[in-house]
Amino acid sequence: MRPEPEGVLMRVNEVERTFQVGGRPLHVLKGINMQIDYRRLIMLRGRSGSGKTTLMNLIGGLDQPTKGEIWFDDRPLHKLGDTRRTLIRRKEIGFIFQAYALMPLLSAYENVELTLRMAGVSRSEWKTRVPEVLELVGLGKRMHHRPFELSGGEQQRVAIAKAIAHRPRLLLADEPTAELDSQMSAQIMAVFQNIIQLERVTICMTTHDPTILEVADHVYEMVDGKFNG
Ligand SMILES: Nc1ncnc2c1ncn2[C@@H]1O[C@H](COP(=O)(O)OP(=O)(O)OP(=O)(O)O)[C@@H](O)[C@H]1O
Repeated sequence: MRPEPEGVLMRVNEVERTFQVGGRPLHVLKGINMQIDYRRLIMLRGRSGSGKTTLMNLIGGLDQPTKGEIWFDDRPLHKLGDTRRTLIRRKEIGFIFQAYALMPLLSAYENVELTLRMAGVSRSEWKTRVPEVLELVGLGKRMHHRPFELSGGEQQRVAIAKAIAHRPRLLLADEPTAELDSQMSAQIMAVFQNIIQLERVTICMTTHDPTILEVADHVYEMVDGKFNG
């Protein structure tokens, strides 16, 4: 297990993101400031179109700000080129985004194995890490099922296992409970709390669901490209 880190994992300073749409600037993020400490559960809420996913893409190093700074573990993500950002993303960040969905023809086990392969983890580690992480999300008995043989909540747990298998510092989840009923959503949040404790991961997620906000350490509310309050 990694040593207990303390302090600030990520700092976002005065971040703006503008897209050119039809030759005109669209100001989506208009001066975002946030701080994410180690081993916290942070939630972003806000109406559809308020800019949550745009911010998550920046925090995850998938995109770069038009203005402002993003510091990840004391490294300036906003200044790094594609190659270095990709390396950080592969090794230190886990994603639960629609775009990183499960491979339908692979079992839960093989789906998790694939992430480790992509992250450059040595093959000898896969054998212990894959079952360990599937146990952790409560799927020890369903490892060899394929996605269509699992419930929505179980599929989401495979997605979590896949996202944390390479031991990222930061886990980013875009609407991880969107497709789930309230009981399954609560189970996913319990898994999140568990992995913060056991895997020492920090989680930042977006949600529209008011019932799960209470388990957050901090909630940022996005209104039209800025944080409220
Ligand atoms: N690459 C892009 N080019 C142009 N406009 C974009 C781009 N990405 C996002 N936008 C625009 O930015 C705004 C914010 O989008 P974003 O996806 O961040 O919102 P959101 O809060 O995540 O919404 P939802 O809750 O529906 O996912 C939208 O108006 C969207 O059309």
